[in-house]
Amino acid sequence: DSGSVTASPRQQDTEYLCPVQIGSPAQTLPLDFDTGSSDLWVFSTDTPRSEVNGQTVYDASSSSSAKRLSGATWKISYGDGSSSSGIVYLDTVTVGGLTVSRQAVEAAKQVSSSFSRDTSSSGLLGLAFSSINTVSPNQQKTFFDNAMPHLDAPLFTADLKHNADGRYNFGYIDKSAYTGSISYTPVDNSQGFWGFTATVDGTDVTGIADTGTTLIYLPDSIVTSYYSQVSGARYDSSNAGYIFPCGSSMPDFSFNVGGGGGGGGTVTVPGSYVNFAPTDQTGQTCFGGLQSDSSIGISIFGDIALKAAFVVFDGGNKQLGWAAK
Ligand SMILES: O=C(NC1CCCCC1)N[C@H]1[C@H](O)[C@@H](N2CCCCC2)[C@@H]2OC[C@H]1O2
Repeated sequence: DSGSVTASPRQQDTEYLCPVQIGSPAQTLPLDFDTGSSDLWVFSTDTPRSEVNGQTVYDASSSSSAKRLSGATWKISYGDGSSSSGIVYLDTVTVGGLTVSRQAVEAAKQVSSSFSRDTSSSGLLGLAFSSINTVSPNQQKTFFDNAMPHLDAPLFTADLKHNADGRYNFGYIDKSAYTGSISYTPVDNSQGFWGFTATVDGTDVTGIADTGTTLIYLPDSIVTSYYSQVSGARYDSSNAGYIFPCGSSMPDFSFNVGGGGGGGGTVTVPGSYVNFAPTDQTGQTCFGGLQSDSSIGISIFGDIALKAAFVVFDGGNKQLGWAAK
């Protein structure tokens, strides 16, 4: 089997949403595919009306294939301080033509304000490792884990784009989607993430590939060195990050992956991607797409990096492949 689904950017590439069919007859919800978490959760008829703000909701009672997972609950909190929790159904889930018949669909009974405010997203589809799924007492598998044995190849690829529709493919590598060769590097999934090591200016950086995080968060030394090249750039405590004049031309940001014998491959993030967004309506000052990881405790290669590459999440061989495009 295989699947292929469009990933549409929202609000200046802040997130990427994909249509997912749930239940019988199909209910289509736009979900944020998140390689940094492992719960498939949705706004639902169980979500308080006061917390629903235009989102499409899942109604298990109108799906003939939905079965309540008796006694199961879930509760998740994310690095940005957002959170959600609720109950669990098993139902049929289809992504880009790829169907999993008994997928844990986690219906929200509570969502935090940032989710309520995000009118375009009906929830998340977690694509990290099932070891960090939050369903209790019996942990559930991700969509990818459930699909993997049926896939032509045990992998999925992410091809996110700046201000344009990209694509997630499951079970195959589309050779027309990238240029040159794919450089592979081992994955450390001991924390449940797609962990890997890249080299930036000769310095090894161990981080995670996270489609659910908008920006890149790297060690202070690397970030400070990058912004030292931009006149007027500074760390601004009120914005909690590096800012600079919006008219600045930003240097490209490159990192090397798979640097073994073969020299590996280089991913180059165009400077324009690092000029992420204005800090206010005046458009004078802009917020950087590259920020420090010092308040996080882990380095994160988020959408700013991922949209500069074609990325293979290889679950069978536990490796990450990176290619230019
Ligand atoms: O919390 C993180 N990442 C952390 C960012 C700070 C540094 C540590 C990692 N990712 C979340 C992301 O922010 C959410 N957000 C919703 C609104 C639109 C933008 C996306 C979305 O929900 C959960 C996940 O994806």
